[in-house]
Amino acid sequence: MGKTLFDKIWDAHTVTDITGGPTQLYIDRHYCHEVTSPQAFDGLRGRGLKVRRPDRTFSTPDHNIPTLNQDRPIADPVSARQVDTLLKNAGEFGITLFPLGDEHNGIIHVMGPENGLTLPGSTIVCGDSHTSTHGAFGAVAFGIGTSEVEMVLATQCILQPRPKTMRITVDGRLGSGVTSKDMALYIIAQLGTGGATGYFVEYAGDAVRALSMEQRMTLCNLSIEMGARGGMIAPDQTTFDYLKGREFAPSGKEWDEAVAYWRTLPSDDDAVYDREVRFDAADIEPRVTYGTNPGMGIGISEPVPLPPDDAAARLSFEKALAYMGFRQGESLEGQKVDYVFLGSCTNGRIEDFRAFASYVKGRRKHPDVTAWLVPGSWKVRRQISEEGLDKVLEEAGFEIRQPGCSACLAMNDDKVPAGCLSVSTSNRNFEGRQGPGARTVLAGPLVAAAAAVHGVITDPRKS
Ligand SMILES: CC(C)[C@H](C(=O)O)[C@@H](O)C(=O)O
Ligand code: SF4
Repeated sequence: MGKTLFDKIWDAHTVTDITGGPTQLYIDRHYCHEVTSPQAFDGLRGRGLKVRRPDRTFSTPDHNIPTLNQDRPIADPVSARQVDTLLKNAGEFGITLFPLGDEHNGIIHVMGPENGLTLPGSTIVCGDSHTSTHGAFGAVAFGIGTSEVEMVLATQCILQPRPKTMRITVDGRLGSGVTSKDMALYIIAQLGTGGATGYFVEYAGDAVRALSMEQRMTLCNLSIEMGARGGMIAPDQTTFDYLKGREFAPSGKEWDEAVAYWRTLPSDDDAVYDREVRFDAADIEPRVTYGTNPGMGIGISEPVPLPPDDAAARLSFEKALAYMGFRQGESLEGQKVDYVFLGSCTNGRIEDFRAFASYVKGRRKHPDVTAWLVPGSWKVRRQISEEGLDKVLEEAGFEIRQPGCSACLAMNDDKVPAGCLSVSTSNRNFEGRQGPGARTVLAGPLVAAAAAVHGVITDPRKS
C-alpha cells in the first residue's frame, strides 16, 4: 500500500514507536513566541538543562506588542514583561531571536515561511495552535502546549500519538472575488468546528493546486478551527518557486538535492486515507460568519440559517446570535460595520494587502469605520512600500500600522470596543476575542475592503 504525504514525513522523523503508546518524533524546526515559552524556559532552568538544538529554534515576539511606536518602551507592564522575558531567555539559552524592529520580526507564522525557515518534508512545532499554517509547504506542522515546548527545547523530540489522515479535495476553480479564506470558512462550515478532530488533513484537488503559497497558508492556517491536528498541501513547483533564494532556504547544490527529495513527498496514487471528503469550488462564494465560532458561517448572499434541531446546539446557536445581534433569516449584507481589521497570520501577507488595495483603489474609507491595517511582518510592511500600495491605501484614507498579532486577539493595545461590529480577516470570532463585548465577523480581505469602503457588509463582487 502506498503512503500519504503525511505518512512519509511522519515515518522519516520517527525515532521510536512506543508499543501501545505515542511516537517519539524528531522535530526539525521549533518556533517560539512570548506567550507560551516563559514557563518552558523556567522548567529547563529549574532542571539545569540546555536547549538541545539552539540552531533549530527561532523566536520572535508578536502577540503582546503594540502596532504603533514600537521604538518606544511597551507601556503595558504585563506585555512589556512578556516580551522582555523572551529576550532574556533567547540570550541565556542561545536561540535566535528576531526582536522588535528587526527586519525579520513579525507574526511567527508569517516570519518562518517568508525567511525560508519553513521547508517541505520537515516537522515543525510551536506553542501556538496556528502552527498548522506551515503545512502549506508540505510539512508536518502542529501546535503544542507549554509543557511540550519544554520537552522539545530539552530533547528536540516530542511524544505524539499518530493522528488519522483525512484528504479534503476541492475540485474545479474558485470564482473571481473568492479567496482561499472563503474556501477555508466554507469547509469549516460544512464539517463543523469538531469535524476534523483527531485527523491530520491534506488539502488536494485542482482548486487547491491553483492557489499561491500565501493562499495555501491561509487555508492551512484555519485547519485547527475544525479541530484538525494540522493541515498540509503537497509541495510542487509553486512551493519551490516561493522558497528559492529565501534567506534560510538551502542554496546551490543543497537546494537541488532538497528539491529532488521534496519531489518524492506527494502522496502515492494508491495511498489510503482514513477519511476522504470532496467539495466543488463552484459552490464557494465570499463568506462571512454570523456567530461566535468559525464554523458559524454563510455565503455572503445567504441568510442567517435556522437553528439546529438538537436542544443543546439550539441553545448555543441562540446565545451566539444574541451576542452578535443578528436574527435568523436576515442577511448580513447591509449590516453596519464599526471596525475593519486586515492582518493576522491568516491574512496579513502581501497578497492580502494587494487584494485589499485593489478594491479600495480610487475609493474612500467610510468615515464611520475605524480600519486597522496591520502587516504580518516587517518584510510585508517593506514590500507594501516597494509596491506603492501604501500610497494607494493612504489616498483612500487608510493608515498602515506596525506588524504584530494586533486585533486578532485582545492581548495588546488593539482592542475593539464593546458592542462594536468588526469585520476581521483573522481566524477566530469567539466572544470577546477582539476585546470584551466586541462582535467579530470573519471574512477574507476583499469582503473586509468592501466593508471599510461602504461602512456596511457588502459583497465585493457587486460594487
Ligand atoms: C497565544 C496562543 C497560545 C494562541 C494560540 O495557540 O493560538 C493565539 O495565538 C491564538 O491565536 O489564540
Ligand atoms: S495572528 Fe492571531 S491567530 Fe495568529 S498567532 Fe497571532 S493571535 Fe494567534
